[in-house]
Amino acid sequence: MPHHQPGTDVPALATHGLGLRIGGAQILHDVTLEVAPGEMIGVIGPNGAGKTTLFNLVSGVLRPTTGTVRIDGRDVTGDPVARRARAGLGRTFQTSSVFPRLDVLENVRLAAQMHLGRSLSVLAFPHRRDAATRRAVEHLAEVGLEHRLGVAAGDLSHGDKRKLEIAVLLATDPSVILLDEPMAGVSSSDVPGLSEVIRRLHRSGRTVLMVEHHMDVVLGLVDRVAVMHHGELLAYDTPEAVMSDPTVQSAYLGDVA
Ligand SMILES: Nc1ncnc2c1ncn2[C@@H]1O[C@H](COP(=O)(O)OP(=O)(O)OP(=O)(O)O)[C@@H](O)[C@H]1O
Repeated sequence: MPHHQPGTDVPALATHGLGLRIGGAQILHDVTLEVAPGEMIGVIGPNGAGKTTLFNLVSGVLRPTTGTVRIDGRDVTGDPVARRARAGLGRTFQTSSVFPRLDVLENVRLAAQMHLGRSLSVLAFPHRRDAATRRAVEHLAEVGLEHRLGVAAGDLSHGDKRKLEIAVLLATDPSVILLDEPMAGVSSSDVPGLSEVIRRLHRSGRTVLMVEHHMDVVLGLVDRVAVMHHGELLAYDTPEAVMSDPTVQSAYLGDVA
């Protein structure tokens, strides 16, 4: 379902002056970032740069010590994870979050059923299971797993597990999606297929932010790149501009060389 609203000036996601201090350590400092509806952003940076912390602050796992988070213009800084999810924010984690003994269809159907449970009236209750199954099959087709419905999630390859996690996420109908290292642990032969699934998420008009270490994947997929370094946003621009930025080259590429 397209979520892109052409002509709107309100960012799908915006952080302003976001900071996190724990004890004496400034983990994140003054991160201001606007993501337009339908845009796809790659978040890169060396280990410990603050990428996961940024995702935790945006999704509500952590509360910032300074600054704000807005989803579609609404200030969600004080909202817990569940309320942000209802506001349209969906997130995958670095580690797999599917139920390994349940089959592929059941994993997505459960998520769809929970989501529909909130949006359908009590009168529609008997139809909820059917509606959830239909929804689940659609989302599984979107990630290319429609031929694996009866397979136990635990028996899938890492790449297919990641696709399943994305389908579970889609069942909650998010407008802004955070993908935390989607390629982590995925075999190189599965990378192109998973990249294609992520590209399709973007093409469907959803807003996507992705933390990813595979630079070739990031640069080939995203509209803009946010470069984190020592807890700060060092650069935020197109892949071409970021890669030719001398500050980025010395700070980021220098660190990982
Ligand atoms: N709860 C915490 N208490 C103290 N330090 C923390 C805490 N959480 C994160 N840090 C530190 O903050 C910095 C940023 O961590 P973060 O996990 O956000 O980096 P990252 O860019 O996601 O790194 P990686 O690529 O390794 O996942 C690191 O130096 C980390 O050790």
